[in-house]
Amino acid sequence: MSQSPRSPAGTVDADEVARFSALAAEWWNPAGKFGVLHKFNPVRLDYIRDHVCARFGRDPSSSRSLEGLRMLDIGCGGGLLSEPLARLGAEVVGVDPSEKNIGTARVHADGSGVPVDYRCTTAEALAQAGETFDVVLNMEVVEHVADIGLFLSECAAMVRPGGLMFVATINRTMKAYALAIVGAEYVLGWLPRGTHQWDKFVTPGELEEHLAAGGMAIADRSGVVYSPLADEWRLSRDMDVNYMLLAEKPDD
Ligand SMILES: C[S@@+](CC[C@H](N)C(=O)[O-])C[C@H]1O[C@@H](n2cnc3c(N)ncnc32)[C@H](O)[C@@H]1O
Ligand SMILES: [Mg+2]
Repeated sequence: MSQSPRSPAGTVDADEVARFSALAAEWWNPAGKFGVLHKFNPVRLDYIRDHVCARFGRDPSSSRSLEGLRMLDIGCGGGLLSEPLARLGAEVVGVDPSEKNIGTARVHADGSGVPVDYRCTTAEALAQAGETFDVVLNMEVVEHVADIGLFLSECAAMVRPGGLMFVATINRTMKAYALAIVGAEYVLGWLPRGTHQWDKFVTPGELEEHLAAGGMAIADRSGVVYSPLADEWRLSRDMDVNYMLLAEKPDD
């Protein structure tokens, strides 16, 4: 049997997934190993909601502002974003290659009474099945995949014409090495050691090239920085470390 020309190896790096699976019980503990993601949640949820509402003509102040929009949260982990987006009315498909993560996500969503369609699968399998979405979220995932070009092209293929893709990741700068690896993993202990490899960080320019290759046009760029006084993350023009890109697929 011939191998798929699209994906002889696929997007999954088994060591990366094993690292997250080992921590699967920690997802919903705000003081645990994923505490930084909990801290990211207010700023990234506002960013996602506001841009999605602007694109699809919704009222961002409505409690069901995302009603009926089909959203893919790829690399959803324990569902820290899937759940609040589903509460706003989105039809969320949460996908992760880790069975353990999906198990944690399902148990939590059931306990909260929030409907999320969690699946243990990959971007390439979903794209192959012809799934499409109004919005695809890639939040803190691209720096953990085996083949970022393949991963983003499979994700872009699932965005409907007129739809959006969000990507949040870490820039490949010396400042990111100092803050996101030495600072966060070794000095402050915010993240387990070995969470990130500097050479898998990606510059905004590289990300934009991958997105453009997938037919996506950049619509917004924003840095995300930590404010120690407020103990919260905020949007910023500084994209040297953490940042988000928003891309849209032109209408047919
Ligand atoms: C840092 S966590 C981010 C979780 C979630 N997106 C959030 O921001 O709260 C990265 C997640 O990506 C998943 N992951 C790793 N490799 C992946 C791949 N090739 N495709 C999809 N998800 C992947 C991991 O299992 C993990 O749950
Ligand atoms: Mg990360």
